[in-house]
Parts: sequence; structure tokens; C-alpha cells
Amino acid sequence: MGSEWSLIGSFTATVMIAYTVFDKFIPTHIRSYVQIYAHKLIGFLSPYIQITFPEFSGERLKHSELFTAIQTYLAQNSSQRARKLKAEPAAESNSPFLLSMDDNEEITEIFNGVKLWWGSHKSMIKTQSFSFYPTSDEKRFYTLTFHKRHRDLVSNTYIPHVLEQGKSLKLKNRQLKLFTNNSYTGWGGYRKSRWSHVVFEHPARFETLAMEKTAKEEIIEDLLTFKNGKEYYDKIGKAWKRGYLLYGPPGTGKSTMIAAMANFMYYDVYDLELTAVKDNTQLRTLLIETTSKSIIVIEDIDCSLDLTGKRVVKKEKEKSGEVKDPVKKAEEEDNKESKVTLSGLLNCIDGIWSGCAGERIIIFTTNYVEKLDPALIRSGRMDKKIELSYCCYEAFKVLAKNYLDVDYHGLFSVVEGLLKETKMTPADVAENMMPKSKRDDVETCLKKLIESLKKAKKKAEEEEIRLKEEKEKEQEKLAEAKRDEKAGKEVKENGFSIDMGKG
Ligand SMILES: Nc1ncnc2c1ncn2[C@@H]1O[C@H](COP(=O)(O)OP(=O)(O)OP(=O)(O)O)[C@@H](O)[C@H]1O
Ligand SMILES: [Mg+2]
Repeated sequence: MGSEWSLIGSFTATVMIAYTVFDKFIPTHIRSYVQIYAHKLIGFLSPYIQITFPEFSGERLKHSELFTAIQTYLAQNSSQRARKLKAEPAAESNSPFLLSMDDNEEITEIFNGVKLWWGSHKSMIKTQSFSFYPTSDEKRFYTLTFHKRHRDLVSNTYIPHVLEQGKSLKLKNRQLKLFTNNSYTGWGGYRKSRWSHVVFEHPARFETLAMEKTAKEEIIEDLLTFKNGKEYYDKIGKAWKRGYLLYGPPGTGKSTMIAAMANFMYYDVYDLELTAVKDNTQLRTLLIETTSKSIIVIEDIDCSLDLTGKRVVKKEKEKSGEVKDPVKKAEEEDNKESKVTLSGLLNCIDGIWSGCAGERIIIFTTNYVEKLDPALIRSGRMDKKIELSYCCYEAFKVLAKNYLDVDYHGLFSVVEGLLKETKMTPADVAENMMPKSKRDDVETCLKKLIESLKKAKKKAEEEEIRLKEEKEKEQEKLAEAKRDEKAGKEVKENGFSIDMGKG
């Protein structure tokens, strides 16, 4: 036994000396040759294949989507199996951190009965920069090892499976974003983004949206058909996009519905402010930069576009006494000259999107549907027109559930009757019904609403009477003018007039 130990000891010592000699005294280029041939020999003898997935790839060292998808996939799978995990802040994700395999950790996975090994590695490359604080670049990569007889299965089935899973998990975990376009003068260099974003956290849901149940269900059905319609759109040769026009008086829930749609579809929202876009070319650039699975919104389309082709620039409220910055003034001057035309917008919607992969929804909102150019809302551009109108009883019940947490109350029938007789927007109903203090219970809130509805009804009746009187007066004036005209004619023809009024 003793002799065996001494044999092992001397062998180990020999290996260590040989390694030191190799490392210290053999020139680098010979060493690299030896390493290359050693790898070749191992590759020749070993039945295993290894694939490397680096974090950065391509000429410009772009962050690899492949790497991110694998990272997400492994984070889901490895967090149960790996012993050494790493917690990192998760950008653009719902959870505050992401658990992934730590460096130099390995896990095994069985896929269709085949054993595979995933490894997480890191290599350090020292940068040759002249700095007081020497930095080193970290290059992370994953390796996938498997037996060479499973090569086809891995490349044709397993890797696509990992990517698909990784991407869908990332989509599920990501945070929604609300983008707004930067004013064109601030676009700056090529690297500056045309869109700025914040996290989109609007609480609106279809369940809390007050409108008729059937209309709501129809919209949900329409959205679902669109979402699952990739094959269908491919088959009919149409770009995977859908246009909605939301119209109705202010406060009827158009913006709320857009938020509900975004939450339901899990799409980002691009709020496109046309008045900040210089011309059609910039509009095109902005639209190209939108990503798949997004809703592009143009609110109050009638105010942003003059339908004769010119753009209306929103008047900015100038603070009194404010001295104008010359640069700002020049920008504004420029703004006045800039224009996005209706045809430019239509061309963008029809043309560019057809070339952009992925699904997109475009929504226009307006308070005055009758003002819109038929070209803008024709079918194919605006596939669905949704009217959001004054509060009906069904919508009121949703609001009562949202704001007061009640399904029924004795006063509901009074509200129902009044809602049939008067027009009130859901925004006003909600405002009138909302508890304003802790003492406000359901009954108090409903009574407040009834009071407001009665007032609104009275006001509407008075307005109706006023309008009727005005109309009658106008008709009287018209009739009088006609009588005068007739009398004038008679004087001309007969040379005298008969004054019927005086005795
Ligand atoms: N149908 C609705 N369901 C639930 N809440 C609503 C509804 N309509 C309005 N509201 C409430 O009223 C507020 C204003 O509604 P919203 O901004 O969606 O109206 P809008 O139609 O976009 O108005 P505008 O035409 O002025 O832009 C919302 O914050 C929401 O709380
Ligand atoms: Mg709105």
C-alpha cells in the first residue's frame, strides 16, 4: 500500500513539473500549437460534441438574442437543479431579479430520452487600454454538450425548442412599456432613440371597462382572433396588422379601452404624437422603429391632421412674461413648416407595415367621427370601428361593481330609469358615484349620482326648451323677413302700400 502511494506521489510530482516546464519555458506559439493538436486529439477520441453560445456576437458585438433566450430557458429550468445560482437585476421583467446558473456551473437535462449537458462559463479578456483603472472584459457563454449520435435531434428539434420556450417565457415575464415619440429636433445622432419609454402600468382591464356586455365580448373575440391569426394572415397574403377606430364623446372610455387592450394582448403601447413629427419621412422612420406585439395609438386624429392634407400645429400655451429661448423659437418656427399629410400617414400604414414582421395594432381615436376623411377609415385600414357612447344601465352596473363593490341595490332601478332619460358619460357617472370620504356608503354614493342625473336631466330639458325657443324665434324672424320682402315688392309694383297694422 505504501509503495502505491509513493508511486502516485511521484507521478503527480512529475506531471506538475512537466506542466511548469511547459508553461514557463516553452514559447507561446509552440504552446498554442500543442494545445490545438491536443484539442484535436481529444475531439477525435471523444464521442461528444460541444456547441458554444456566446453572449455577444456579430461584427458589432450585438447582444445575442440566442443567448438571452437560452438564459431565460435555463433560468426556468436550472433554478430547480443547479446548486450554484446567480441573482441578477432583471431589466424589463416583472420580477425584480432573475435567477440563473452561476459561472462554471453545469446541469444535465433529459430531452426525448437523450442526455444533454448545459454549462455556464465566463472568460476574462484584459483590455489594452491606458487607464489608471485597468478593466477587464467579461465574456460569458453557454455550452451545450451531447453525444454525436444525437446531432440531428439537437440541432433540428432541441435547440429550436429551447429558443421558442425562452422567447415565450421572456414575453410572459416582460414588463409592458409605454413609448412616446421624441420631438424630431431632439433626435440627435444615429444612436439616439426616436422613442422614449416608461413602464406601462395602467390598471384598466376589460372586466372593469363599462360598456355593453355583447359589444365587449365582440371586441375580445376580435382581438383573440387577430392574436392567433398568424397562419391565416400568411395564407391570405396580408400583413399581420389590424386597425381600430374608437370614437365617441369625451369621457366615454376610449383611452381606457386602449389600456385594457394593451393589458389583454400584452402588447407595448406607442403613443404617437403627430404634432411632434416633422414630416412623412420622419413618420415612416418612427413607425419602422416600433416593435412587434405593439399597439400604435394616434389620439384625436381629427386634431392632429388637417384632412385637406395640412397638419394643424397645436397651440402651446405661452406663459405670460416668459422670455422665449431663441433656439426654442427656431424649433417652433420649424415646427410650423413641418407637415405630416393624410396621404403620408396612409402610405405609412399601408406600405411600411406590410414589410415589417410581427403583429401590430393601430388605433385612432376621435370625438368627431363625421369629420374624418373616408379614406382614413375605409375597411382594410380601420378594420373595426368601435363606438363608445354615453353610459347605459349595463355599463353603470360595471362601474358600481368597480367603485362601490356592489352587484345590486334598491336604488339601481331609479338610476336605470334616469339613464334612459338623460345622457351622462361613464367618466361623469364614475366621478359622481365615487366615495369622497370614509363616511360615504353605497346608498349615499348612489343618491349623489341620482341627484346629479336629475340635475343633468333638468339641464338638458332646459337646454332643449332654450333651443326650441331659439329656433322658433329664428323661424319668426325668417317669416318676418319674407313678409317685408313681399311688401317691398308690392310697393315697387303698385306705387303704394297698404299699412294693415295701423287703423
Ligand atoms: N367605459 C368606461 N369604463 C370605465 N371607466 C371609464 C369609462 N369611460 C370613462 N371612464 C373613466 O373616466 C376617465 C376618463 O376616460 P377616458 O380618458 O378613457 O375617456 P376618453 O374617451 O379617452 O376621453 P377623451 O375623448 O377626452 O380622450 C377614465 O379615467 C376612467 O376612469
Ligand atoms: Mg382619451
